[in-house]
Amino acid sequence: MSSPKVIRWGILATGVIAVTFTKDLLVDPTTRGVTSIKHTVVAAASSSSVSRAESFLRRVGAPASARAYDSYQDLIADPDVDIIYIATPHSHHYQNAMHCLEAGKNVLCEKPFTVNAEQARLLVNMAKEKGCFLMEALWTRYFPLAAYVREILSSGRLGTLVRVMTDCNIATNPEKSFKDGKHRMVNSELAGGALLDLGVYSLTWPFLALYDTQPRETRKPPKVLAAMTKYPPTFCADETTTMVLTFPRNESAGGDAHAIATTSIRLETSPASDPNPPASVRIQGTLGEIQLFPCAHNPTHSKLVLWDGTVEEKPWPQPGPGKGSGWFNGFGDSINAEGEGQGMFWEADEAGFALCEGRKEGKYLGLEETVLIMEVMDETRRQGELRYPEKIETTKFPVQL
Ligand SMILES: NC(=O)C1=CN([C@@H]2O[C@H](COP(=O)(O)OP(=O)(O)OC[C@H]3O[C@@H](n4cnc5c(N)ncnc54)[C@H](OP(=O)(O)O)[C@@H]3O)[C@@H](O)[C@H]2O)C=CC1
Ligand SMILES: O=C1OC[C@@H](O)[C@H](O)[C@H]1O
Repeated sequence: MSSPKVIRWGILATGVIAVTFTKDLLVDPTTRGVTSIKHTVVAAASSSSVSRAESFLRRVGAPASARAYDSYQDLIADPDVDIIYIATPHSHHYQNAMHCLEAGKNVLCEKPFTVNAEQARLLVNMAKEKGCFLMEALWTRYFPLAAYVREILSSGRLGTLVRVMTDCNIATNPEKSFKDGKHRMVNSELAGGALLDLGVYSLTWPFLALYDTQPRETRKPPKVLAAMTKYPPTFCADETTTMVLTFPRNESAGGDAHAIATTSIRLETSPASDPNPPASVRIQGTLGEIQLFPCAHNPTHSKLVLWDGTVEEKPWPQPGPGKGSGWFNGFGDSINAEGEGQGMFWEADEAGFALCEGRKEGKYLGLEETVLIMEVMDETRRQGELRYPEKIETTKFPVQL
């Protein structure tokens, strides 16, 4: 057996998700059956200080040789970095990713990919021009559970797909949790709001079910009807957004299919006190449906319910070395024992496989679809009259943010 190819990562920004992602990255891939690649962290950069980058590297357990930078540009210039993971707020993705691509670096960029579709298109063009790999870090697409859902859809067991309903929320009291309005969830300067942060997951499942299953040559973008309520203290970010999508399909494929995609920073999808929490995702066909629990961004339980009486429930625990008892979802399934990771390694593996195979985009969320989902969010914001400050909507590059 040949030795695994080592993927050398650079981590751009050191906030909350950078820590989770990088810890997951460093979980031994053989614990999830991956033997062809290994991940290592060769450097991290913090725009705040070198000591922040140093403590980040210690905290995530990076090799002692990993370099700490106090500038993103220095990280981008590091010749030992194969791929850069971008973990800045939404507002910064376009500028950060463009800097990386211009320098010929491969990129895995956190969701949402950019602030708007035009920025996304320009990144895709630059990646093509430079021959770089580029992928939106929509981790959910790479879960084994997502592979199972794709399998159920292609098996035909649900019959003709008719409708998808998805709901993705974080239950907060925003006035309390985000009191000063500076938090990235509500700050318009950082492209905050429910839609870009969480709505992107609500759109994930309709696209996976109703777009990816159609022939590439003939599939068409959905029509969008949107309603949006703004976060009251500032009215500069959306608090609750609802999208009704119509996916055009030929009569022979069952005619148009519908999706209702909802998101809110105030509401809860599965109230902890509810003994029978509702599904956050329902993919419905003429012969039955598949339901996912508890949340659309990180579902850990599936239920297939067919009209013939079949009910198949499955837990989707996060794998790994396994220590401690970790968290449990509402069904009593262990979803994350301490040290097992949070499921962010599957997207990292996909990026690693792509680098080995010479692919330039992710397998289960290609760049054309990433851009299209940004277009749907643009249209939703247009109907909801939500525009962010010009300096973060702009396609000008470089712009100092
Ligand atoms: N996949 C998932 O499950 C999740 C994804 N995310 C996504 O990850 C990204 C980052 O989110 P998260 O880690 O929660 O955010 P944080 O605010 O915790 O971290 C963002 C980091 O970006 C850097 N940064 C650079 N400029 C700014 C600025 N002007 N304001 C704030 N931070 C800045 C900072 O790092 P430094 O000082 O080191 O430069 C900061 O620590 C977002 O795109 C978000 O949607 C977030 C949570 C979960
Ligand atoms: O991507 C995300 O998923 C988990 C949420 O809690 C977080 O707010 C969001 O950014």
